[in-house]
Amino acid sequence: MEQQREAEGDDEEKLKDLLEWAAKLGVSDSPSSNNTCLGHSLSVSYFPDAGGRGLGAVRQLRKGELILRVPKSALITTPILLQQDQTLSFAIHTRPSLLSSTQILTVCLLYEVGKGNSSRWFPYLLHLPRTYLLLSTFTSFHIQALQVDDAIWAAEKTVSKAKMEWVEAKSLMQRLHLKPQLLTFKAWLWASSTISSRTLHIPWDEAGCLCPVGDLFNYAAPGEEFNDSENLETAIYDHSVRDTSFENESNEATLNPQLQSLSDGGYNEDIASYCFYARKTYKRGQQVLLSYGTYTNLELLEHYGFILNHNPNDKVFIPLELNMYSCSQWPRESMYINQDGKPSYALLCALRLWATPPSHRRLISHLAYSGSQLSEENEVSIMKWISNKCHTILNKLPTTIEQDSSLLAVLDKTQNLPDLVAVGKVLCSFGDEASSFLEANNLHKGNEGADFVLSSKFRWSLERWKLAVQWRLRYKKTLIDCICNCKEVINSLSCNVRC
Ligand SMILES: C[S@@+](CC[C@H](N)C(=O)[O-])C[C@H]1O[C@@H](n2cnc3c(N)ncnc32)[C@H](O)[C@@H]1O
Repeated sequence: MEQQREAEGDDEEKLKDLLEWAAKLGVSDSPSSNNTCLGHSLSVSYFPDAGGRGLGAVRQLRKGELILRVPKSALITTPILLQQDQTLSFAIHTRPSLLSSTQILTVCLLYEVGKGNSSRWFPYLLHLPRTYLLLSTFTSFHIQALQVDDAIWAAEKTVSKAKMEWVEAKSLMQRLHLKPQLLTFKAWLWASSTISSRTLHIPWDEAGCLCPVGDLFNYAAPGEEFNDSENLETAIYDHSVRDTSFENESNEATLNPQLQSLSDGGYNEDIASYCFYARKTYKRGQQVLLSYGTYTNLELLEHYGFILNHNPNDKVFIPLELNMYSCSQWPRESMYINQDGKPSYALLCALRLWATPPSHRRLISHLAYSGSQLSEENEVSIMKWISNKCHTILNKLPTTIEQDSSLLAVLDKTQNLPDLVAVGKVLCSFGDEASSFLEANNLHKGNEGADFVLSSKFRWSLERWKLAVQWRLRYKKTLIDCICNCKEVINSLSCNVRC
């Protein structure tokens, strides 16, 4: 407890240092420069249900309003790091390698970290997370816990890609005489996860930039801002709002010049700053969220280390037969089931055509492509096909939704347990998967008492397991919802026939 209080005090101190340092560099949430970084529009708060530490509105924010500006000089980008360090610049420029721009930024970040408190970005580097939960940090136990072949394959690919990129970059890091602990794969995973989960897009480097304070915004999927009626109304209103340039420092809120595209952040060449805009109207105290892009849950896990229970961009791909792909023009990636269980437009069209005798397909293809049902019989047959497919997939998976839900409840419970013995006891009573977890973490029977303290490594391992279970549970729920949807369509069509 005492230790926890000390750690929290430490974090507060680090945050205070970060904000003071950022203010000196001109990072500001206010149109008039008042030598403070936050407080006019935003403040750092903790949001347990949406990303943990994040930025909240300290007053009502209007949609399109400029809420944070981070000058170019505060950003960490490869060109900026090369410009300020001749050794780094020399090493990278004199021996051009085949490293990607992301690998080069990863090396540059580790090199900057190696400078310790003489780094210009020291207060920023200090506040970065120590550990990440991205797919690349998953062990084989966590990967198998995903259960679904496609996800396991994607995770294995991610882990081996990270390892390969580290091996490729090693000689450059050695030439730069990085300290031994910064040359390890663990350090590489930390730096590459920092870059994957925190960089923002810039037009001049594919690797993007690290943006102090701007990287405290948590994520909401694009499109989510219209989920409440107030914001739907303001969206309609705002399309008629006059653009105001950033240089206008009147009391009137500065509006996003790209309002029409509803973008919530981007580099603005005219004022050499990264600018963030409210993408909807926020009430005081609400968390202000940023859209990093459009991602499925597996992609969110890969690039950011979390998933969303309500993700309008999530997709479940079911295996189709080869002639299902070939009887329509739709690309494979457009044929999936949405998170709400509804088949995508392309999947429906393709299946409707596939269920039509080949000799009739040409004649009715225009109807299929316009999204129309072709006949009741055709529709019922494809709904039955989809539903059977979902059943088959679910039956092949080693655990059910109910088992996953109970496991998640148990994993939540472990968070409050005081020591390894207690955690071991709760988990041991929970079957094979729990035993494999304990074994993978060297806590198999007879070894529970070896070390009573819950190491942070063990806690993070539990978190990764929890994420894998959350991911597969969400996947299974989508398949179950799809079966229900299919049943509804079949019932309503049969009712039409009977009536
Ligand atoms: C750019 S950082 C945002 C700030 C971060 N919360 C922090 O404390 O530094 C992105 C990371 O925040 C977390 N995150 C962002 N949005 C989230 C959300 N909606 N749900 C859960 N975690 C989220 C993830 O760990 C992600 O990798």
